[in-house]
Amino acid sequence: MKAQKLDGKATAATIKSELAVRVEALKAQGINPGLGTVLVGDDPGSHSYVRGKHRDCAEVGIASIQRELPDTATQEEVEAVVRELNEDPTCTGYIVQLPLPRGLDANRVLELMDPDKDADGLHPTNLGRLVLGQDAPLPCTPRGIVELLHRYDIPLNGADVCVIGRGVTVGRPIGLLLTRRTENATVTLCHTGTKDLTRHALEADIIVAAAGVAGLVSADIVKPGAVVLDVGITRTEQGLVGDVHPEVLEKAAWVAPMPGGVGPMTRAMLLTNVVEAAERQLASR
Ligand SMILES: NC(=O)C1=CN([C@@H]2O[C@H](COP(=O)(O)OP(=O)(O)OC[C@H]3O[C@@H](n4cnc5c(N)ncnc54)[C@H](OP(=O)(O)O)[C@@H]3O)[C@@H](O)[C@H]2O)C=CC1
Ligand SMILES: Nc1nc(=O)c2c([nH]1)NC[C@@H]1CN(c3ccc(C(=O)N[C@@H](CCC(=O)O)C(=O)O)cc3)C=[N+]21
Ligand SMILES: [Mg+2]
Repeated sequence: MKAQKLDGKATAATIKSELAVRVEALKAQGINPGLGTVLVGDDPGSHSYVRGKHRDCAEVGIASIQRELPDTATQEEVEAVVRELNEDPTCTGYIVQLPLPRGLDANRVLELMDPDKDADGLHPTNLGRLVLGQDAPLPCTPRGIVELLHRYDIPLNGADVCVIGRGVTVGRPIGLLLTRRTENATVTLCHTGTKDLTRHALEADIIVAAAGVAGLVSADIVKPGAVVLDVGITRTEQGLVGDVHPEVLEKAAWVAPMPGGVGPMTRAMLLTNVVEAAERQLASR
C-alpha cells in the first residue's frame, strides 16, 4: 500500500484563487488589504519564508509591507516598528517572523501588537479568544492543517489525534482547534516529557508531527491506515527534512508531505486571516 498525498500545494492554490475573488470584492468597496512582515536578523530560512509570503500576496492582490531590521536591533527598535504598523491604515494585518534573534523578548513584542491586526493568530488576546470560542484570527499552521483535512474529507469527529510537539505556533494551539465541537477530535499532546511516545502514536488515527526532529516518526510507530501530517522542518546540508520518515508512506493511508503539505497551507491561512480582517473592517464601518 502506498499512502495518498494530502496535497497542500494544490489545496493552497485553490484557496488562493478563492481569496483573489474576495480581495477583488473588497477593493470594489474601497478596502485594499495589506500584509506587513517584520523580519529581524539574517536567518536565511526566515528570509525565504518571508519572501514566499510576499509572493503569495502578489498572487491574490494583497499589498505587501516589508520591514527589515538588522540582528543588532534593540527591543525598542523592534517595538517602534510594531507601533508604526499598528497605526498604519494600509496595513490590514501583519506578522513578526519568529524566532527573534537572541536577546529580544518575543512575548513583549507580540503583546504590543494590535490584536485586530494579528495575522498569525498568536497574540495573547487571540489565543485567549480561541480558548473561549470567540471569533478571532486563528493560528495559521493549525488552521491550515484542519483546513487540509476538511478539504480531503478526512473524518475528525471522534478521531484520536496524536500531536507531537508543544511549540506555540503548532502543537500547543492545534489541540484547541481539533477539540472544538465542530471538529470533535480527541487530542493527545506529546513532548519530550512523554513517557511512551510509541504507544500514543500507534493508537492514533491521525498523527501531527511538529517536533522539528528529522525522521522522528518511523513506520513502526504508525498504525496501518493512519493519516500523518509532516509539519517539522530540519535544515540539513542535503536540504529540508521533515519529521516523518519516508518509510511511513508504505504504512499510512494519507500523508501530508514536507515539502508540499502543511507549509503552503500555513501561508494560505495567513492570507485568509488578512482577508478576514479586511472583511471585518468593512463590516464595522
Ligand atoms: N510547515 C509549517 O508550516 C511550519 C513548520 N514549522 C516547523 O515545525 C516544527 C515545530 O515548530 P515549533 O512548534 O515552533 O518548534 P518548537 O521548537 O517550539 O517546539 C518543538 C516541540 O517538539 C518537542 N519535541 C522535540 N523533540 C521531541 C521528541 N523527540 N519527542 C517528542 N517531542 C519532541 C519539544 O518538546 P519540549 O517542549 O519538551 O522541548 C517542543 O515542544 C519546527 O521544525 C518548525 O520548523 C513551524 C511552523 C510552521
Ligand atoms: N510569526 C511566524 N509565523 C509563522 O507562521 C512562522 C514563523 N513565524 N516562523 C517560522 C515558521 C515556519 N513557517 C513556515 C511557513 C511555510 C513553509 C513552507 O511554505 N514550506 C514549503 C517549503 C519551503 C521551502 O522549500 O523552503 C513546503 O513545506 O512545501 C514552511 C515554514 C512559518 N512560520
Ligand atoms: Mg518556536
